Amino acid sequence: MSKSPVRVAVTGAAGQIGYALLFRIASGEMLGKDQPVILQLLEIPDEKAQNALKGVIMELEDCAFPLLAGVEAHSDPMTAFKDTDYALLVGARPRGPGMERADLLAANAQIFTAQGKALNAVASRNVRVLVVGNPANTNAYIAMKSAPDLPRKNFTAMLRLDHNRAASQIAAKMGVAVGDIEKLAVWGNHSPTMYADYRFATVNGQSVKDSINDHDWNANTFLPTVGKRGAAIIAARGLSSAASAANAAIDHMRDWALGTNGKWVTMGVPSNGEYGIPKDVMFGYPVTCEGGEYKLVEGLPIDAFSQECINKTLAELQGEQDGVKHLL
Ligand SMILES: NC(=O)C1=CN([C@@H]2O[C@H](COP(=O)(O)OP(=O)(O)OC[C@H]3O[C@@H](n4cnc5c(N)ncnc54)[C@H](O)[C@@H]3O)[C@@H](O)[C@H]2O)C=CC1
Ligand SMILES: O=C([O-])CC(=O)C(=O)O
Repeated sequence: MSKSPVRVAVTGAAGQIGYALLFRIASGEMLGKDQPVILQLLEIPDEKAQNALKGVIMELEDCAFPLLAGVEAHSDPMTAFKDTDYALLVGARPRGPGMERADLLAANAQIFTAQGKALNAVASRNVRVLVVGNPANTNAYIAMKSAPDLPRKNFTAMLRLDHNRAASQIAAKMGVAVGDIEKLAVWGNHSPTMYADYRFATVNGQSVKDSINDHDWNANTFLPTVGKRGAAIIAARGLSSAASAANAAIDHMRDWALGTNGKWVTMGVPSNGEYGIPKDVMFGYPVTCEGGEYKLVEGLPIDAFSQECINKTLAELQGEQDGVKHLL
């Protein structure tokens, strides 16, 4: 018997990530090739944005995706999020050349308070939320805090792009296939302070750390390259990463919904105190997924260098959280 459609809300649907994302959701790459979807697309109530959204919808229609059971255009989160099972919160103000994420905090806090409240009011009681719009961790924290009737654990932030970037750098350094890398972790904030940690990683059972055996490369090449990759792409393209961000969003949601078969992936999730991170901080952790739920990988040893990196990214996140306290 064919499955009944699920509702997927996407905000910022006429933006550049939206354009790289929607067609893949509609083709079944996110929730499976047997899962029909209804897209509930949100854009700002502005004529240009709504017109652009109309154009994107025309193209979605013209793809004749068998799994696309409906597409709706919205300008109000209260209708866009109605009964939604999945919500990808992409819409936000993107960072331009020279801007840091902190500059975006205030502008975006308003957006995510309103959207959290709308999810709380009208979404499915088990809606799974992924925040992509930057600063992603803090925006996810704001949305979670604005939705007290929904499960905290269902609010997540996107660290998967950092995870994929780290995997790709390691594969290039070692001359191995990126798909063979297991047990990679990215801790903390989606920002240059993130800590991509390959101490536990393996390639075909062999330790990545032992193979690379170069602390200087780790601290002075690998971590800055992964951390500043977004800025490097903005400098090169004049626009922020879109296709790779959309790809990471697909990876995040697919793994959450369909499972990882024991493979570690990175998700930004609200802490319950694991690894000494205060409760509720939206922190990148290694997780595995099964049966539609994620589970933190616990009990990993944290050495002095790693602790220092984790403290730094945590301090940044707590600073961001303090900056929005008065809005919550
Ligand atoms: N977490 C991550 O790894 C990454 C996050 N990003 C972030 O994703 C966000 C989107 O990036 P792009 O698609 O490149 O930007 P974009 O500017 O091309 O598109 C954003 C869209 O969101 C819409 N929008 C703005 N406020 C909205 C609201 N309140 N409700 C609904 N729609 C709204 C805009 O009208 C625009 O169409 C940015 O914040 C960017 O920094 C980008 C790459 C990676
Ligand atoms: O850096 C940015 O503004 C976009 C982003 O989050 C990334 O590419 O990681």
